[in-house]
Amino acid sequence: MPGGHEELRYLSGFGNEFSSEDPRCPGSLPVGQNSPQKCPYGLYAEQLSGTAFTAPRQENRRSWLYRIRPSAIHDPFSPVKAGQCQHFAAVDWNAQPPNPNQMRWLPFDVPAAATDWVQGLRTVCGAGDARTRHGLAVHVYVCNANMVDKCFYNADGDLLIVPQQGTLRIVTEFGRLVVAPNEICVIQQGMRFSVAVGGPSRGYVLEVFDNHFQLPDLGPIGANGLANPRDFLTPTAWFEDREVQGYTVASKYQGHVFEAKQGHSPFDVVAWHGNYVPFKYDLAKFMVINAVAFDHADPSIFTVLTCPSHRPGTAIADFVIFPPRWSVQEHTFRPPYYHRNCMSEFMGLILGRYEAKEEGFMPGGATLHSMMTPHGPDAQCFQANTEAALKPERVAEGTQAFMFESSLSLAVTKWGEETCQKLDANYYKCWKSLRKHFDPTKP
Ligand SMILES: O=C(O)Cc1cc(O)ccc1O
Ligand SMILES: [Fe+2]
Repeated sequence: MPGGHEELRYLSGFGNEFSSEDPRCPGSLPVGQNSPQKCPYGLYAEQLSGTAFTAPRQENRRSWLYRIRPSAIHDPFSPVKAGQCQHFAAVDWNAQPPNPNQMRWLPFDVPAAATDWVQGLRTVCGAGDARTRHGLAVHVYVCNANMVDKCFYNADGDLLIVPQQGTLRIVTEFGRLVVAPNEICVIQQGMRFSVAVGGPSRGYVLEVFDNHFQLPDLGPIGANGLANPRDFLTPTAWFEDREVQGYTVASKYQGHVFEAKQGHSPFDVVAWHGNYVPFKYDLAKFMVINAVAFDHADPSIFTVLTCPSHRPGTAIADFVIFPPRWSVQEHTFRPPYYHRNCMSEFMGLILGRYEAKEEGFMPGGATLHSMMTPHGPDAQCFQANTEAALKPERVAEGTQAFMFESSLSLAVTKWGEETCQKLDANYYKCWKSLRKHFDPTKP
């Protein structure tokens, strides 16, 4: 990894106007204007827009990059060869017949053959369309090799990356990020990045087409809590001035993967400023709020980030976690309640076990409970928790489950249903042994 990632410095905050210069070139950021006739050090100025020019000020996102060469210098893009990235970015959600069943996947396999992060992306489910900028896709990645002289950008939307196994070392145009399991990062539309791994690596990706991720409103919680803005970390400027024969720029555009060649590293940004930036967040920093008297609070209380739709309070996708915490509710069935939801719930497990399903849902696996598909604790969980003494208890210790919850109805891909061969046909049985306890003589 060029330059290494040790002792990286980050900028703290969410949605800030940041600025950063690579310390090797002091004064590389123009002062008082964005487009000087000649930029310091002979750099080119380039704007990266993350919202319409005219978006309201509060939502407006853009950054100015001062780089050795403009991004426009590359050969034409062509579609990647058949066989590469074939399970990624299915655009036709109608390819499989709809399937409303409860779904659970065993951990997805990391291939034995050398596979880089982009080649290792597989699309599991999703809805909507990148062209009309409405919808989302859930992908997993399974890889073991570095992206060598290769970067990727997504023209279709933003990527929220959740490593489950293996630390990702990511070079972006804005600088370098190290993202370990139990951390997440967001790389937004158009940002070029390259991923290096230390061995077999696996994780989840939430792609949203509509909007950028925001922190949820806190309402009566007040000014602090859940994911606090200062715990979001943005990289500091870092560049390499590297001529490379046949550097590959891969992209996803309208749901298809393309590649173009260029003669230099795209990580040639010496300085930048703006509020359209990649960031990472350590899930251990989440300030957990929950019921402290009785009843089970809805999991929206654990929302880290949300990508809103135009309907108030209704997300294209929420990123929700189930972190270690105290459980203290009295006269309460404490695990998740049985429910049917007008939203779609895709869950993954980063570490440990999930409280509602002690068995079968494993780290690196997943579940999907689609719209109005009934689900809840398995028989074992129900039994144990209706009998348990309700003392204060640590729950989910050493574990981290998460949910991508969406107001859209998700289609599952052929890879998700068939090709991956991880769909657990026995999942429905975890509720079959729930017994009838009803006794009309005992109120
Ligand atoms: O289904 C799940 O396991 C996720 C979930 C957790 C919870 O505490 C309440 C509702 C819910 O959908
Ligand atoms: Fe649920």
